[in-house]
Amino acid sequence: MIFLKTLDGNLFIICGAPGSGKTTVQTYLTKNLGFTKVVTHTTRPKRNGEQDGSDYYFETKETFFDKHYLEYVTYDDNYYGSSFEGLERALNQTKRAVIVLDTQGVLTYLDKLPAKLLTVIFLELPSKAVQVKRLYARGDKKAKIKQRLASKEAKRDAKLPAQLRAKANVLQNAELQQTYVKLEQLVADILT
Ligand SMILES: Nc1ncnc2c1ncn2[C@@H]1O[C@H](COP(=O)(O)OP(=O)(O)OP(=O)(O)O)[C@@H](O)[C@H]1O
Ligand SMILES: Nc1nc2c(ncn2[C@@H]2O[C@H](COP(=O)(O)O)[C@@H](O)[C@H]2O)c(=O)[nH]1
Repeated sequence: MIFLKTLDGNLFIICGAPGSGKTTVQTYLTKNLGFTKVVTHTTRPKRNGEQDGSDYYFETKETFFDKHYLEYVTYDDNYYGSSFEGLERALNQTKRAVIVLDTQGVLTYLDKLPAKLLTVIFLELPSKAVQVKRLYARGDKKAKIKQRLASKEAKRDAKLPAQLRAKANVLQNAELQQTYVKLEQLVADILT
């Protein structure tokens, strides 16, 4: 384990399938519950409305490897990575930070960082049909949705991996207001 000295506070890690609501939940935590987002890096193209530096640091395949990462992964043929500095910066701001990771990244964080710092939330979808509907409503093109859901990473993250069963808080994200209530309860349980 590394980095023990300089990190202080709580890091909530959100994971789950495409369209499970990770970004939605992250935004709720930052807008309503005093969390600071850890912005990560990716080589995937921007979606409509996404902004460099707030949604992601958008990189090319060349600039991506100029940075040094706490961990990085390939997901649906794009690179994604998070830095120790980004995490430290977010925790220094509000002592409560939130990051969205794939499940491989979650396992790396659990391996590298102190357990007392981490709360893992795995978001569950009510059904595959709801998942497709939400991605389509977000503006994703049908072909993109098909490609993303066929990727081995999306298939892996469709269900909570066995290695995370004892570590993750599973939240069903069906009706959004109910999800927020469950989220507030979890934050209160962990942080008070
Ligand atoms: N409970 C909900 N009910 C209805 N719509 C929802 C709900 N949760 C999220 N959404 C909507 O579903 C879409 C996908 O949500 P979001 O982008 O948060 O998912 P994600 O897990 O971050 O997806 P991805 O992994 O593809 O980036 C968004 O348009 C969001 O507004
Ligand atoms: N291990 C990491 N996973 C990350 C990081 N940033 C995002 N993600 C995950 O990638 C997929 C795809 O994201 P999308 O925005 O293209 O839908 C998703 O599961 C994210 O949670 C990271 O730095 N490291």
